[in-house]
Amino acid sequence: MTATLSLKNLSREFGTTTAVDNATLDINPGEFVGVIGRSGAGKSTMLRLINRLVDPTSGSISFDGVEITALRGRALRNWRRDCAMIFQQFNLVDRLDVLTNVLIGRLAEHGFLSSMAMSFSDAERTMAIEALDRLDLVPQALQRAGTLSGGQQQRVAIAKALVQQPKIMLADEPIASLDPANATRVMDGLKRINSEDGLTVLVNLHTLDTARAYCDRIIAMRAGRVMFDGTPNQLTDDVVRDIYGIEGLMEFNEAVTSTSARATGRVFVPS
Ligand SMILES: Nc1ncnc2c1ncn2[C@@H]1O[C@H](COP(=O)(O)OP(=O)(O)OP(=O)(O)O)[C@@H](O)[C@H]1O
Repeated sequence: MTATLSLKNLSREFGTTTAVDNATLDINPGEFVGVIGRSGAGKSTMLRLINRLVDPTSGSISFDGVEITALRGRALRNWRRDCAMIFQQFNLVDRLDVLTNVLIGRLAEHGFLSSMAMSFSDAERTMAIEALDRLDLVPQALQRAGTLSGGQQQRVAIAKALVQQPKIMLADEPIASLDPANATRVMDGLKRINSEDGLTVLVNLHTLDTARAYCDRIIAMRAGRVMFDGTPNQLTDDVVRDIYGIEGLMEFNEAVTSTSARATGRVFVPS
């Protein structure tokens, strides 16, 4: 089990836009948390703040008692290894084979020269094959990554993140460019790793139905603010209507037609 990730009064401004507005959250070890909200709500910025791709304007992020916003140099590189990040566009090297792409996830452990030479140990190769096996990709191990389907490429990206031996897995809209069948396999892969390894997963999602199907906990953002933080059951049609308004209800229509229970979740109304 790993530690709790705590965001406290976290904000990030870009000019006059407040992308993340005073977020205070604890992400507990082993949770599978979905972050939902319309385009521009601040979901990506929140994940980027956590792995320090962007710095906050104010507020704090801590993990296991360590102030993440203060990390520099090697400590910052170690943190980026500890919170592996998966992106919508996979971030693989198309011309390299799948196995090598996964092994690139180990480079943070290597010195400059062995990184340049891309020389990996037998133990690292075994680790990479095991990661590929968990994602049903061993038959593709020697295939060039660019020849795989989008869903396969995203599962390679998950395997690459796994060999980093992270403490938290961050995924920024990992299924946004995939068809439903591939999206399901990617989400199933993330869920399996979460339940088998107890790895904390924090995933940005566009659709409510996916968040409801996979997440233990859903955080809804609007205009940088956390508007809801609760279980999928608590995120009822009524809550969604409160959070997104009538246009939001239409935007998420396919998802909100399937539930009818009354709201019991916490809804934060912006001041
Ligand atoms: N580097 C940047 N420079 C300027 N503005 C930015 C930058 N990054 C994000 N923003 C702005 O911050 C707000 C939140 O953006 P963010 O990408 O976090 O939202 P999102 O919920 O992830 O949206 P999407 O679902 O479209 O990815 C938006 O108004 C966006 O234009």
